[in-house]
Amino acid sequence: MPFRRHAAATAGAPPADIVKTIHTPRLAKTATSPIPHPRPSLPDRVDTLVIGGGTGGAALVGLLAAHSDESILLLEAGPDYGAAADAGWPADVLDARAIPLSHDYDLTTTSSAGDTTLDLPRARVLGGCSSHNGCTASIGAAEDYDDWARRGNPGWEAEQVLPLLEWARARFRVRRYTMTELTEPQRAFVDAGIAGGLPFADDLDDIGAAEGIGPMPVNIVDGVRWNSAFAFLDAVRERPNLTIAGNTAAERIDVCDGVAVGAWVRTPDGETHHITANRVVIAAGAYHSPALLLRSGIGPAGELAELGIEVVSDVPGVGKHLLDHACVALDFAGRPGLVHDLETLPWFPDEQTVGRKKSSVCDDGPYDIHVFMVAGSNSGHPGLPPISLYGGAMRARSEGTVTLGSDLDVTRPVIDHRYGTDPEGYDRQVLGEALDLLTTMAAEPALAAILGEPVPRAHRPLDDIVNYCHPAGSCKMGPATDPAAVVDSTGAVRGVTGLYVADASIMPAISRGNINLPTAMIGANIAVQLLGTTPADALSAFSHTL
Ligand SMILES: Cc1cc2nc3c(=O)[nH]c(=O)nc-3n(C[C@H](O)[C@H](O)[C@H](O)COP(=O)(O)OP(=O)(O)OC[C@H]3O[C@@H](n4cnc5c(N)ncnc54)[C@H](O)[C@@H]3O)c2cc1C
Repeated sequence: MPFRRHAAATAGAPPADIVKTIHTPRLAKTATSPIPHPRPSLPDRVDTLVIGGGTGGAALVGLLAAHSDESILLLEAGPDYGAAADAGWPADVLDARAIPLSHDYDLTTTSSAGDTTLDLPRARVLGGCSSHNGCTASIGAAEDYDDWARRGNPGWEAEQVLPLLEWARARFRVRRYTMTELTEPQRAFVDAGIAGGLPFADDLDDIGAAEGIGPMPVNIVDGVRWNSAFAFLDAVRERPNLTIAGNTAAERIDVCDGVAVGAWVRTPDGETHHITANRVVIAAGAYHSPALLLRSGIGPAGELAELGIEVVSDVPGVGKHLLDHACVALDFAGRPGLVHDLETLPWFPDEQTVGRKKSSVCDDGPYDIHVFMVAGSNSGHPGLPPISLYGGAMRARSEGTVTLGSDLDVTRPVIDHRYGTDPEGYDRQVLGEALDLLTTMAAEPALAAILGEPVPRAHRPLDDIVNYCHPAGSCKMGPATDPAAVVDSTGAVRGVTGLYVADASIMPAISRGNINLPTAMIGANIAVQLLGTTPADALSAFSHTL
C-alpha cells in the first residue's frame, strides 16, 4: 500500500475525515469506542521476552506460547485492545477501507526529490502495521526464499517455509476475489492490463505465480481488517505461560558480558522497570528494531561513539541495508461523479487488483513490477487526487539507513530511505518500465474514460518516488562472512548471546509481493528454530490450542 502524504504539505493532526464510520463490519457493532484491555501485572523475570507485537512478533509468540510451557512476556509499545471476540478495538483500526493514522508513530524520510519529507506511516498498537495496513495478501515467489537460502541462510528455502506461509495465509483468513466483485474502475484496470499484454491471473497469492493481472487476495473478514493479533495471538491469549503487556515499550536491552539478560522497559505509568529474561527477541519492525539495538550499544562502533553510546558489540550492519518497494504514481481527476459513485459502495479495499510484469533487468524470478490502482477511497491520503495508478519496483535494491537522533529516542529513529539511489540504476530502470506499462494501460479507451484528465505533479514521477510502506532489511540476515549481516539464519544477533530479531528487518533481500505474510512467516520460522522443532510439529501444537 503506497502512502504519499508529504509531511511538509500536511503538517499537524490528521484530518478528522480519515477516520470513517464502519458501515458493515461485524466486530464494529459493539466497538464504537475502544475498550482498554485489563492491564496485566508486569513480571520481573521470564524465560522469553519478546519486544514488539506486530506481525513478526505475534506470529512468533503464537507458536512459542502454544508449543512450550516456558513463560513468555510480549511487550507492545501501543495498546492491546484484547481479542477480536471482545469487540474492544477502535472502529478506525478495524475498518479495512482506510489506512487509519490514529496510532501512527509519525515518522518521515527525505523525499527522493529532496525538497520535502515523505511520511512513513507506522502503527503503535498490538498487531503493528497489520492493524492499519492495506490488507492485500501475497506470499511472494519461491525464488525469493531460495535466494535468501543461497545468500547463506539455510532453513529459508521455499520448500522449507511454504508450510509456514500457508499457515500465515490461513490464520489471516485471506480470501480471493472474483472479477464480478470488483468495482467498475478496477475491472477496467484489469482489462487494460490484458490489452497491454499481461495474462489474466486469479492466483496472485500462489508462490509459483507468474506474470499476470487480476483480483488481489485480501485479509479482510466482513469488512474488518484481520490483523496479526487476531490471527496469531487470540488462540493463545488464555495460555497461562503468556503475558501480553500493552503500552509498554522497551528502552534498552540489558547485555552482561556478551549475554542478553533482559531489558529496561517504560511502563504505562512512565516508570522504568527492569525485566530479567533468559532470552530476548526483538520484533519491533524495520525502523525500531535497529533503533533499539543501537540504543543498547549494538551497532557500528564509530556511529555509537558519535552518539555517545557505550559499545557493547560492534555490528556494522545495524540500521544499514534498509529496503522498501519503491513506487511511482500517475494521478488523474477521475470522470465526473466517480468519487461519489465509489463512496456509495458499501466498502472495498484500496488495491483490489494487481498486475505483475517482468522487467528487462529482472534476472531472478517471474516478475519484478507491480502495477495497481487506488481509486476513490484514498482515505488515508488526504488531499491526493481521486484516482492514481502506481508502479512498484518489487525487488528494489536501493539501500537506506536507520539511526538515532541526538536525543537517542528509540521511538523516533532518523530514517533515510534513499529511494532510487542504487548505484546500478536498477530501481529507476524497473520504475521506468512500470511507467511505460501504466501509460499504455491508461490509453485504453475504457480505462481512459474512467481516469479523466491527468493531474499535473510538481516533479516527474521518476523524480518523486513514493513508498510502498514495506520497510525491511535493516537488520539483515546473513552468514558470518557477510560484513553487513546483523543476525544469522536462526535470527541470533552477532556478538550477543541470547538475543534475536524476528521481523521484516532481517530480510536479506525484499520479497517481491506485499510483505505482511512473509513477515509472519519470518516470526514463525524463528519460533520453529528457537523451539528446535519442525514447522509441522510447531503448527500442529498451535492447532491444538484452537
Ligand atoms: C500503511 C501501510 C500499509 C501496508 N499495506 C500492506 C498490505 O496491503 N499488504 C501487506 O502485505 N503489507 C502491507 N504493509 C506492510 C506490513 O503491514 C508490514 O510489513 C508488517 O506489519 C511488518 O511487520 P513487523 O513485525 O516487521 O513490524 P510491525 O508490524 O510494524 O510491528 C512492530 C511492532 O513493534 C512495536 N514496537 C516498536 N518499538 C517498540 C519498543 N521499543 N517496545 C515495544 N514495542 C515496540 C510497534 O509498536 C509495532 O506494534 C503495509 C504497511 C503500512 C505501514
